[in-house]
Amino acid sequence: MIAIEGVGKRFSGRDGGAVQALEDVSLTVAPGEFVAVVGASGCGKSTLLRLIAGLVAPSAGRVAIDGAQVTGARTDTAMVFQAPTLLPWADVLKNVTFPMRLMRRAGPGTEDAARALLARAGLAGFEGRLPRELSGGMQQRVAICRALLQQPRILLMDEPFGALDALTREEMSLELLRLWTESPMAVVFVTHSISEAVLLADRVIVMSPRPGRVVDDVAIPLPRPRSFDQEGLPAFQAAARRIRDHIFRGQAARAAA
Ligand SMILES: Nc1ncnc2c1ncn2[C@@H]1O[C@H](COP(=O)(O)OP(=O)(O)OP(=O)(O)O)[C@@H](O)[C@H]1O
Repeated sequence: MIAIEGVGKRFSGRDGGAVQALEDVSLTVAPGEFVAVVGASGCGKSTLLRLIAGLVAPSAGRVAIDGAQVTGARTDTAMVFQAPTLLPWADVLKNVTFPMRLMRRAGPGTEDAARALLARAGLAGFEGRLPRELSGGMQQRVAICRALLQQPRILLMDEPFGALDALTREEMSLELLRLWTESPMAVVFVTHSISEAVLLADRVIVMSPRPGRVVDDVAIPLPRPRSFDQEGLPAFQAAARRIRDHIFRGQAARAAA
């Protein structure tokens, strides 16, 4: 469904210098697959998501969805950014329904669906609040609800739980898995947490330090539904160790250079 073929991305700086963020990245994601991406800070994970979302264009190679080259934002793709990016003047319910209204996809059931999602995210009773009246973690949960309400075929998530406290993060991870099982969408999920990647994903893509390349593609053979109890299983630990080894090897190589 998503095909990334030999993609490179080079950014030109204002000072005339250039940054090679990604180099020769190839990767496919099947419909309904949950793929996590891990790698050192600055290795191009967010750039990879923005390329899939059509928010930036590759400098080399090609990104295609269902065989068609991605040339801009698509209505079947939703993205959750590291920061919640809510409309400050709109209440929680209006924020969650905003993209649906913008795309003229809002119908009679949209508000009810939004309220149901907010309730599942622990935000029942906050529908009429403004973003500034919520904590950072609550705002991020609103942003996640906003993406899920669109029932996207492709959900791109850039460290979506980074701003959440550990407990809420665990709850939201399992809730995301439940929602994904109910309406399967392809998910590409960027995280710094190896255990979060293994817990959630069918496959974990490991990237090298900048310029980011794919150094491993680790299948996670754990049964679903997933739970935190699985963290003790040998298959969980073997996958986590394999990913960690790649990341530390990359960091050690960078330190020695
Ligand atoms: N718009 C831009 N203009 C110039 N350089 C950019 C731009 N966006 C990203 N970069 C550079 O590209 C590299 C990769 O950035 P990116 O945000 O994709 O990394 P990341 O792996 O998501 O990092 P982190 O884990 O810290 O969020 C970095 O060196 C960054 O400075």
